[in-house]
Amino acid sequence: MASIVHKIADALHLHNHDESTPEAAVTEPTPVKESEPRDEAAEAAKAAEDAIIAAHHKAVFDESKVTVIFVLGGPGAGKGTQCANLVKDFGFCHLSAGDLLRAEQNRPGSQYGEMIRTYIREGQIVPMEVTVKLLENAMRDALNEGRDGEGWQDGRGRFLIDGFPRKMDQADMFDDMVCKSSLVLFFTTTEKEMLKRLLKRGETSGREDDNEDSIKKRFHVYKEQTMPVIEHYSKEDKVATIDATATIEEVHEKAKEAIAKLFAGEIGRKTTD
Ligand SMILES: Nc1ncnc2c1ncn2[C@@H]1O[C@H](COP(=O)(O)OP(=O)(O)OP(=O)(O)O)[C@@H](O)[C@H]1O
Ligand SMILES: O=c1ccn([C@@H]2O[C@H](COP(=O)(O)O)[C@@H](O)[C@H]2O)c(=O)[nH]1
Repeated sequence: MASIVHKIADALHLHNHDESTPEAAVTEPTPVKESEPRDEAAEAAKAAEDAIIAAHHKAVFDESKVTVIFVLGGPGAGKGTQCANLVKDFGFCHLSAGDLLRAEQNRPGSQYGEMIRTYIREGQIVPMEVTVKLLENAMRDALNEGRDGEGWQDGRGRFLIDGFPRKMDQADMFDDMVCKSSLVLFFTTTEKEMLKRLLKRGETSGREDDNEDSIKKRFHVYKEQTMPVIEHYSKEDKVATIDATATIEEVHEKAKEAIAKLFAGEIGRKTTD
């Protein structure tokens, strides 16, 4: 077990830099009695999360300067389409977790390539450490680019994080260790409509998961694992729900209104914008 944890932490450069206690960054799972069933994957994930907490101590980005909006909704609801429009309206940096994972999957020499391919084809959620690190790196790159325009002065930045968090562990890890999110834009429509849109997109997208078998698995994971994330943020009054059944332009108008309300301090968690 220790070797799995160390491998993850090593690969992501997460160990503490205190050479005298090299083991300190990695929490070993609590030993269990012989007779108790063990969930080794959960133990490894928890230990890796603890290692990351120990390495980071606090969130990487200043939540008073960086605005993070999560964009959620079922597969094919139109998240990517709407993000592209909102980038033009508000100068967001649009980061799609799925796109970042596909880029890592195809990066020559990536040690995660095959693992990511399998998870995506099966519609499963890639272990959070990989996705959170990819997002953190992409955010840092954008902030270091020295962008100009509204919301990007004096170390500030604004991000639409599309298709993330898909699972509660990712949500907690990102909010605690990368940056506290301000709002969730939640696009809803029927499964029938999403299936129709995805099968149409699959005619040209080249995506390995735009086929009926993968789509059904993605719907299942969405209901089981992502809906609890929406419920969690709803309890914090951070969800703006938008009916995505309408035309792209109508949905865009509603999404634009929600973002304007966030920046006006009427909904969500206000940053400095
Ligand atoms: N309001 C809409 N009406 C009709 N078609 C739409 C609408 N919004 C998006 N589409 C189309 O549906 C398909 C899926 O949209 P999009 O890629 O934006 O979804 P997504 O939620 O990002 O999907 P995924 O989660 O699979 O990445 C695309 O082909 C897009 O052009
Ligand atoms: O946080 C995430 C986001 C995505 N995935 C995997 O990628 C695919 C495709 O995601 P899209 O948002 O539809 O591009 C998704 O089904 C997951 O397998 C992930 O693991 N974690």
